[in-house]
Amino acid sequence: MAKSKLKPENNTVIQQEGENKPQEQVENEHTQQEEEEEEKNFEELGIDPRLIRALSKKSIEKPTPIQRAAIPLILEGKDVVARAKTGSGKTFAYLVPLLQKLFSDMPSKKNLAPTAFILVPTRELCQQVYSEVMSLIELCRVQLKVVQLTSSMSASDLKTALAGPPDILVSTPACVQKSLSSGILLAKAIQDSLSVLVLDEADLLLSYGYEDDLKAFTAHVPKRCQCLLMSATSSTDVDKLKKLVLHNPYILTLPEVGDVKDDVIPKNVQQFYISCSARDKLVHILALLKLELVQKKVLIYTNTIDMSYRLKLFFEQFGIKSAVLNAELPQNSRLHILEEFNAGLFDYLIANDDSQSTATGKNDKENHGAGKKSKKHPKRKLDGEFGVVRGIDFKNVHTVINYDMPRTATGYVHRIGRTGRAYNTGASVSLISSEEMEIFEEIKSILGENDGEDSKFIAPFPLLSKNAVESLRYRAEDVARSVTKIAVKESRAQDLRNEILNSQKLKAHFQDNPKDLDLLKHDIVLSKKDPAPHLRDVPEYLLDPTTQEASKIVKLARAAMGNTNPVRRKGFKGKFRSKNPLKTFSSEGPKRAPKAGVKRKGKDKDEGQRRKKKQSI
Ligand SMILES: Nc1ncnc2c1ncn2[C@@H]1O[C@H](COP(=O)(O)OP(=O)(O)OP(=O)(O)O)[C@@H](O)[C@H]1O
Repeated sequence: MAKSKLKPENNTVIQQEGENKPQEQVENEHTQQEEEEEEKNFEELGIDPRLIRALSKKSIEKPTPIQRAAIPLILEGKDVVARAKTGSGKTFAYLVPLLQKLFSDMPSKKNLAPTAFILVPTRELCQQVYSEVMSLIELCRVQLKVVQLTSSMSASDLKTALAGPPDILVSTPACVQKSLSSGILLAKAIQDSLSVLVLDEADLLLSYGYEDDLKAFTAHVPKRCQCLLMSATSSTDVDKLKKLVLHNPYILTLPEVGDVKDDVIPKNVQQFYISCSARDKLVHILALLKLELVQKKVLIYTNTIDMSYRLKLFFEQFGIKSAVLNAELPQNSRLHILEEFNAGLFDYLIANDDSQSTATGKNDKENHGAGKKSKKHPKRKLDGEFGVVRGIDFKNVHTVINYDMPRTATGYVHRIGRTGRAYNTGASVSLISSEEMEIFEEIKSILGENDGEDSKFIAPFPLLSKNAVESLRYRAEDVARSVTKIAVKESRAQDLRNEILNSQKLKAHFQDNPKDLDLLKHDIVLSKKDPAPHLRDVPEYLLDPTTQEASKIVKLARAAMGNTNPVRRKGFKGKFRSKNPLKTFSSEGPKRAPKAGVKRKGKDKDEGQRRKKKQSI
């Protein structure tokens, strides 16, 4: 191994397959100080100035550890397996060097097939990767043709997309196989043209049922083709794929991808839990959102589609606007909901990541791969996952709430990985009922903790006091009663009708007028009943002073963070950490007694408030 080129940075372990050195030895070859000195920027990694400018326009100024490790190797033409935790920047780790290669080595005009294939497991990811490539290319002002293929495309659409041919193809393996078997893509053309193959979210590709498609496709991948395999976890499926397509690859492992303790959870996500009965979850989540005890944007996970709509209807009565995202909605709508949420058009998204509850019954790998996978790998923990969780880059999500606990520990890791991405910080709050204690213990055990022990990693949520919950109980229970099963069923059907209409009728129009998409709203009110005006705002008298203070602190923290990426403001991160309200605040109230006068005032006001509350409820 050429040591000068392969120094591990930020504890990244770099090994070439077949190399005998134990990992610890490779890790220990370099001290922390050496690593800090080696924190190269994009320029020092040899990145084209056009790409550096493009990244900078996206507020990306310095490479993440996996990017620092992978980019030079990929530029050198090596096969690479990159394993790094979720949200660590793996997409640019391969996209940036791939584009740079295509810039400097413009694909031959004689090519009859794309020069680079990027294969991903879901349509959502296809769209996401496609958008990232397109925006980089546009910002660099370089002429490269990129297309995405999805299984819903007709043969003539596929033909049109592949005519040219494009330089980069983003697709699922099933769709490539469809194009191959229908003669739209020719095996010989792939053998002659393909130079780079990327398998993104590699740990999911096989479990989504693409094994046969991949085997058929890789038979045509020429030996000289550079293969890159990106994955958030290590698994036997990744090893299988590695054997299928890579030749003597460099294996980059960020320590976070170990299989125990803090290694699996992004370190910049603070994890909290609230223990309550299943019935009380509604009043707890209402308190979290309505009293602004969590920072926006908020991504809320449920395990069933009905529960998502129940929550949406419940929130609507309190003037909280939210959108629902699930596998049942048409693809165009799903992508658009994601776009709007990422663009900040609404603050609360209720996502359902359980393929078991999608109830469409279609055998569509791109949408329902997880369902298919469960037949093949009945014991795999990823079984319950659906395409809107893994790999999807939700932008600026500050809080993930597990309204329902995920069914697997792996599901938990990936859900909370939707916040705290790259250099950002985030928090997760899990509402845990007694029926969900088993999965909570399982999650704790993957973090390396023993059964029944208090968790060192997942702390009780400190900002929500019993008083605050009780102050909202009457209203919450009253509204909850009005959100009946029939109301949920009707609004689910209504939403589906709306979205199908949006999706089909407007598709052609939006292709010509993309800006009109902004007019399409996904967070529209579904309740038939108008929300009662008195439920919109929580009157001050319902709030105890501790909760008011907690809410103020959360708002201040949010304001202090502003809209900019903290990484861009030097020294900010450290400051924020030390003042992080979630670390220092407790709903039990401040330890130090407030000044006498202040206390009296608070107490008097409190009593007055209680009197008023009695009168009004
Ligand atoms: N060097 C960087 N500095 C700051 N932000 C970055 C950097 N690189 C990537 N990002 C941002 O970090 C977020 C996460 O990146 P990305 O989606 O590539 O992560 P990932 O490792 O692929 O995660 P997952 O395994 O969940 O797919 C994205 O919003 C991306 O724009």
